[in-house]
Amino acid sequence: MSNSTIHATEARTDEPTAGSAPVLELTDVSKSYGAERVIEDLSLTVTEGEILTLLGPSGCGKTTTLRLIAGLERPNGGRIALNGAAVSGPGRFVEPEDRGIGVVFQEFALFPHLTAAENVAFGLEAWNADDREERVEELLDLVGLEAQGDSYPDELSGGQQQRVALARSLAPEPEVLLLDEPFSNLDVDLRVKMREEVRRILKETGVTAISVTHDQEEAMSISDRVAVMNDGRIEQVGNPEQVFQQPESRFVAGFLGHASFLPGYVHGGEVTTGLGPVPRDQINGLAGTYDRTRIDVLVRPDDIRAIPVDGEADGRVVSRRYLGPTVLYEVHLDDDTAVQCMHNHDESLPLDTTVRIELDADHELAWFPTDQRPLDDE
Ligand SMILES: Nc1ncnc2c1ncn2[C@@H]1O[C@H](COP(=O)(O)OP(=O)(O)OP(=O)(O)O)[C@@H](O)[C@H]1O
Repeated sequence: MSNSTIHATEARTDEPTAGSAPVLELTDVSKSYGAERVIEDLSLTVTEGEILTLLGPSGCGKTTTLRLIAGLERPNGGRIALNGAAVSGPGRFVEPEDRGIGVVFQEFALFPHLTAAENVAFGLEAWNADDREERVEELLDLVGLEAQGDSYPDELSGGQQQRVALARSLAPEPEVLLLDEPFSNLDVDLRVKMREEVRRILKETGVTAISVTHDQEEAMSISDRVAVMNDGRIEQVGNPEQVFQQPESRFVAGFLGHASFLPGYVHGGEVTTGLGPVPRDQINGLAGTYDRTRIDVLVRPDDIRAIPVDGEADGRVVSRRYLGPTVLYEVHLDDDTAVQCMHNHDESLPLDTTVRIELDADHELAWFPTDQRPLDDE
């Protein structure tokens, strides 16, 4: 990763994957409600058959972006194109029903007085009866509900209702499928199972899909690429590994899992930190011109281990949080900074334990600038 890409914090246009056709393109899209600008010059390209998730905290503008794509909101500026043709832009606005976009809503929105099969058939009224029947059968089969076609929504479990909602949205063969927090109405176990199931179904149909969530684990498990949003802008777009391991901003680093920022000073082949010297080549993109510079090194809990010691220590355990099979510790270092590390619960460390911190030499670390000016020797 080049250094210039690490630190871009403004909204960026991502590049479509080579060889795959862009299906949906948003260019400098903005949206305000009254004086409040909630989407700011947002640009994004989604390619054919891709599953992209808009991920970000509550209120960052995910649902508004989805509604702009669906045509349920009009942007104040910018352009939205489907298969190269503008559906929204200067002097042009295609109505939602004419966009060929399907939407799966959070609450599934099934018709309670219609059976599963009738719900799936709902958007196919223009089809002839034989084709419609065949399509409904095909879709119920795809979502594993071939035996439940005659059941009403209240006779189905939450997971089954979600499958019907998905089948109904996919039945008219949309160009793009939008999924608004699709798992939030399911209990935790079912949510995890349905993520895999929904990904399988989407991939089997080859539909281009955009999903919205504030749950980073869900985004990671369902998506080909994740667009991390903050305050109406996209901070980074990349595959799940990229956004987790090579975050381009502190916000992305902090939003996707536990992040500690360790102050460091680059000098020669090493970076001096509260954990001792870290080899400079263990830190991604730090080669070249950054000598005698203060930086913050991003440390994830799995990058380090805390070893209890009686003698010389790096710091002490100040908090511990049980997360089921693992425990998350916060260790205060002697230079007054803090790092988080994760151990299995059978390697328990009591509060106040003095520890030495061992950094895994095989883990490549990311970094962020604090002050780019060279300093005098310290
Ligand atoms: N119809 C509206 N009128 C006025 N403000 C709105 C409207 N819809 C959304 N907003 C505001 O726009 C901002 C973005 O809202 P949006 O629902 O897109 O966020 P979100 O990221 O989807 O949040 P959540 O995860 O909580 O659903 C918020 O500040 C919200 O209050």
